[in-house]
Amino acid sequence: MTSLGETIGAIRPVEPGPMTEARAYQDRLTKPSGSLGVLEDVAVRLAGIAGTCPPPLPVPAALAIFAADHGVHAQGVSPWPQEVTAQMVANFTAGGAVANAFAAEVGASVTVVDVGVAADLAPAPRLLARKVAYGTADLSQGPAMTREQATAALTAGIEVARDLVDAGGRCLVTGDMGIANTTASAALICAFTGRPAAGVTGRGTGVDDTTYEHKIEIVRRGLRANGITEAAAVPAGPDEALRVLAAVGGLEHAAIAGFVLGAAAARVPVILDGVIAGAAALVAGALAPDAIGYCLAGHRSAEPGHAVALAHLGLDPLVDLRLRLGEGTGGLLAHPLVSAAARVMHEVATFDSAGVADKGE
Ligand SMILES: Cc1cc2ncn([C@H]3O[C@H](COP(=O)(O)O)[C@@H](O)[C@H]3O)c2cc1C
Ligand SMILES: O=C(O)c1cccnc1
Repeated sequence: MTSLGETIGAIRPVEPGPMTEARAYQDRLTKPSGSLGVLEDVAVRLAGIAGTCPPPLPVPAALAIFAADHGVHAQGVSPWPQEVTAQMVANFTAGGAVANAFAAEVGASVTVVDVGVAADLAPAPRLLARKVAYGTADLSQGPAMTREQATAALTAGIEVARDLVDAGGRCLVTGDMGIANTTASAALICAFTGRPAAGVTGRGTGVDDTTYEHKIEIVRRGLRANGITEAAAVPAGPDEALRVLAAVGGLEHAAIAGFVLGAAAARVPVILDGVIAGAAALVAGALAPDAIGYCLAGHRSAEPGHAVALAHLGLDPLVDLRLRLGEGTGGLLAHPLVSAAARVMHEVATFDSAGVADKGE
């Protein structure tokens, strides 16, 4: 058992020394200075995360898909039935989802974690049974979770991160599955960024105009029901962050926040997927600000709240393919870029070693 407090206490800022060294080393490689653009920033950050220059290759990648259901589904915020969450878990464990195809493409392992699916799931290979509850309560009526439930889900995420690193994972990737979770994501992003509901709520799996207006209203109702003022101050301190997470978050948001904290404590990079991961990273950052240094934004999803969350965290997305799926799909596709950025630091010759003339002063 690894406690939340211990994990937060173990998180150190990324190391500036190896980052400076990495920046200088980039300039000695046989390419014009700065020519690898954002990939140079990624390599520098990987050096800070590992505390060494050159940074280790972030290979292999390990994806964890955290699955849970949402009481707010009863408000008609998603066109899909709640049973799809459990059915997709079976699809992941059978290897049939998009996340499985993308994981195979980039050589990532897939672990599925039941932190709150509203059904009893049959044991399956690659499925971890960490159910905290059979879904959350309806956030539009009051708190979605108790503090104890939120803490238990955070702890599950921490432990999954630790176990994947112990098993050899050198880059973690976040994934989610939970019908109606874009509603809880919007509520979390509102609460943690102080932005109004209309600017951060998206169409999720694809709601029509009428349902979209209703979804925004449900997000507003959720904030009000939990004493959170729309477009106002953001939670101050870890205690209030935990209260807000429990009030309007989902069990998978809590677990993904824990997963981020676990990666940071283990000094391993974690690639964030879409809007659900963005919302969870806001929670992780409010619990332990230094954890965000270990996060790389895999992509920017089509959900408007995702860009808001990333801007608040100061993270630039690596790719923008207009994905709006979740499961970890966008995070997985970014992994080869992160790996390529590190490989440059190991395999590219310097001007000196290759006998290539540097540009004149
Ligand atoms: C078949 C299917 C596969 C998915 N894989 C991820 N999601 C994504 O859609 C859901 C969130 O959207 P909303 O808030 O609109 O319900 C989450 O489960 C998310 O992971 C899926 C959704 C469906 C239907
Ligand atoms: O941004 C995402 O990851 C996303 C968008 C819509 C539905 N599910 C996930």
